[in-house]
Amino acid sequence: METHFDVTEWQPTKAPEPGEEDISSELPTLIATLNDQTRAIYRHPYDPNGWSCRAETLARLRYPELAVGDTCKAIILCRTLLARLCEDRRYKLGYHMDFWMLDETESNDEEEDARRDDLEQRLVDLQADAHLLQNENLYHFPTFEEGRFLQRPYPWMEAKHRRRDDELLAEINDDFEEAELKIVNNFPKERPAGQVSKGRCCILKRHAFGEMDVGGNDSSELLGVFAARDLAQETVIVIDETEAWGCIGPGKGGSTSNLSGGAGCSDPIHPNLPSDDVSQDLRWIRERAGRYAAEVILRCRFLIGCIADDVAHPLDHTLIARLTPTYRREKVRLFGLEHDIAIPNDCLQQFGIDIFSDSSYDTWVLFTLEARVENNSWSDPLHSCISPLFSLFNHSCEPNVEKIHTIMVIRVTEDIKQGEQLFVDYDGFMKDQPLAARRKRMKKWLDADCQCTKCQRQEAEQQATDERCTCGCGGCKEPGIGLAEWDVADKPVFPEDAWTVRK
Ligand SMILES: C[S@@+](CC[C@H](N)C(=O)[O-])C[C@H]1O[C@@H](n2cnc3c(N)ncnc32)[C@H](O)[C@@H]1O
Repeated sequence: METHFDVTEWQPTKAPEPGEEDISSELPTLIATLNDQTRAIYRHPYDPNGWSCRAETLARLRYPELAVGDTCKAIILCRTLLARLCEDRRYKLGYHMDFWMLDETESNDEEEDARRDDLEQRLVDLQADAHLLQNENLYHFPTFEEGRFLQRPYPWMEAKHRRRDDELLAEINDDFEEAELKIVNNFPKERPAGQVSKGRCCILKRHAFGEMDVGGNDSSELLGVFAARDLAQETVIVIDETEAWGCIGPGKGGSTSNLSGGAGCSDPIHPNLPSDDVSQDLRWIRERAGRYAAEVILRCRFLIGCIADDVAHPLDHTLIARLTPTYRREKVRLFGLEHDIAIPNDCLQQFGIDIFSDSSYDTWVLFTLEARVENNSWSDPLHSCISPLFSLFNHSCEPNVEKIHTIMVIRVTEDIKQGEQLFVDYDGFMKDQPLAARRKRMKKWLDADCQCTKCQRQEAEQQATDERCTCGCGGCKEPGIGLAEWDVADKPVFPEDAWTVRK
């Protein structure tokens, strides 16, 4: 946020509301102020005033979730400073609240007392103002501490964090190679002894749906997994183990009913891993996050992974850099003060991150991570999980790949030729639904209409039917069935296709 960005890149996350003030003429000044205030925070990260001022600018720039994140930090700092002042009145606060000094000289100096009272009053006022600003940006306050926002890419995000470079693709393709070795070692029936592995099964490529941009997304950024060799039906192609998962946790008082009404996870060590030590206990998150526990823990696991791997920036981490978000144009969503801001920050602190001075874990990074994780996770009633290879498969309403085990064993469901794209089904309940219903549902994951062959084919059929209706001949034109350039398979005939042909 410290670097300048052009006003044309500004994409506010607050949805426009009727009668709202037009701030376009103010934008250049607001952007410059944001840059200056961010630099001031870098210089004096423990000064609550810095966070509070930037929160105001972020609110003006229409980023409610980030304004709430900054007010949160201002409030924590005020609370801590006030507690310290009350604890021992001999403490003096150093330059820009950056350090404390213990004044051991006995002084009854009235001037000193007045100075201290003044500081105390300023902190109380600052805390109250930060609370006010926070509540103004929480749409559902006071019933819930939730705000409304649109997920958007932040304009100050560095170019290298927006794209996946060839180096990353090569790294992921190495992971596919390793996945093949796991199959050789763990599935002796799959690759019988003596049979030399024919090399990796899958390869990640750009332009998954051809050279045309899809839904405004650059086609070179649309990745897809393709068959690296011919694959016979039921071949296991990937074992995708991961530690990035969260569980819903038990209900109140440890019951097996969780807060969303289903059976809770009562595994006593979850969501901790057997390798975690006592200081890494995450069970407090499932208590605090309630029905959001699985997703919140999953995101926290990513943050912990970045800390453990000591990456320069979380968005550099290979498991985060590979994930693509979906910024649905008009979809207004809710963010929660507790589960999107407070809990991840507390988790970062538990793992030794100074959330005030370490700008790589700023609130915008948490929301960027959230958008990516949300678009790529899969869940069952108890868990939410990211499998780093499975998440790269695109969706088709006539998939040729399925997962057969929750530890993520993936196999093909039909014979596949080398070079064909491999697809999973993002929603197992929808494939028999009509086109319009499927497309509506798929909007949850896709920026654009689903590009799979089945949807394209049915769209063409629908158009042809419409054309027949206008000329009134009852069928002068054959439905235009064309395979997309990225799909070379002969597709099976579906019951609904047969019905169309008979008709
Ligand atoms: C889980 S990721 C799959 C990998 C992704 N293509 C990538 O480049 O990283 C889901 C995203 O892939 C794209 N996608 C997947 N299936 C699609 C489909 N059938 N039609 C259009 N876009 C699709 C959408 O952008 C979606 O948000």
